Amino acid sequence: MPSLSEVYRAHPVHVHHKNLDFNSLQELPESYTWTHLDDHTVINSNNIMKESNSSVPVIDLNDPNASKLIGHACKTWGVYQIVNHGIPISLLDDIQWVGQTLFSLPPHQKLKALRSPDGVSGYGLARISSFFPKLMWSEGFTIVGSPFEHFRQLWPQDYAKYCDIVLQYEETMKKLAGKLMWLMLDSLGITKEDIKWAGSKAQFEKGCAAIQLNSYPSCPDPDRAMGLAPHTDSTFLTILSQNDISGLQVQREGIGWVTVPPLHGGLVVNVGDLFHILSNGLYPSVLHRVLVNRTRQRFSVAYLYGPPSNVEICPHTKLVGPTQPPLYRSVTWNEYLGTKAKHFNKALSYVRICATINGLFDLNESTKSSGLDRF
Ligand SMILES: O=C(O)CCC(=O)C(=O)O
Ligand SMILES: [Fe+2]
Repeated sequence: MPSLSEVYRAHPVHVHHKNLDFNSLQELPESYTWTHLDDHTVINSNNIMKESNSSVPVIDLNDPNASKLIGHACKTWGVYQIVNHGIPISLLDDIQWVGQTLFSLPPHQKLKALRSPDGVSGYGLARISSFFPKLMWSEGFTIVGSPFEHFRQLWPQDYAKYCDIVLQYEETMKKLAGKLMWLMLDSLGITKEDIKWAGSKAQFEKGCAAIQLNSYPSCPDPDRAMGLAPHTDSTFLTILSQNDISGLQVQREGIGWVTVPPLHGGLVVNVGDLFHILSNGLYPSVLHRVLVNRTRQRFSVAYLYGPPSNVEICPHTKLVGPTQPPLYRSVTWNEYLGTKAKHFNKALSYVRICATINGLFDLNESTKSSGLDRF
């Protein structure tokens, strides 16, 4: 089975690492100026609208109804926040500290750990940058597998303490991701007997993951800049820890962009493209973006979780029937990442199928421009 790093290497995305010294820029350069930010009218669930249907649901994992609440949140929002998740605040603080320390290094030091052109791990601009004509006001560091080599470049003396935190974070988040998977599957009526590849202990031991550290420096002209452009994650689910600076927004159909307010100790969980496929379209993979701020630097840590790279993911048989035809063909994560690397936010439509009286056909083979494309 190919590792996640090999999968990414097989599907390179070419990003030109231009100027990453944000502190040296007193004005927003033309190359960072987004002209289509006319939809800045945003619902900030912190202060404008208080109705529950206008803010991302917050779910207490100790609530006996957690699975039901999560199901409702996934169906209506494709995203929710969790509290009482069992991850110690000290570990969340530690991983934020790794990100803050890393991004505070001088630019020439960070460039020692630059992501290679066909690699996934390391420092650099967001991989999605290649799909947009303008640059994003952010920098990232991706960890797949061991961070040892890169961390040794960044911190020759004390890399071990940073590695230890990452390993501990990975281990802890993997367990939480497995727990969330079952809560989400349970909300769809899918039981442990129904998912064979979850492993003998049904803990998704072979699931693959990446950790993405993000930094959004303060910006001289935030209204015309973009921290991270709109995208969906290619994962089953993503668990995000954000510091106390807002910036993350999710798109809610019929409402627009909604800010996900930082919640101390809380974690944001996004439905990703692969869970959308598994749920036969019942749970939308949430379109999200990040805006930036004039005075405060924002940090986030995303735990991107998916299946073993060569397991076939398809709409679950329990969610398919005469009145509910499968909306997607089966894909491995490996194959899906290749489709995403080529077609980005249109990738889902490339694995979509359509039922007709003549049976099923591959939507993309028949009608290249589909009205069914979500984005
Ligand atoms: O920084 C955030 O809040 C979101 C990050 C994100 O969407 C990602 O890393 O995929
Ligand atoms: Fe994301």
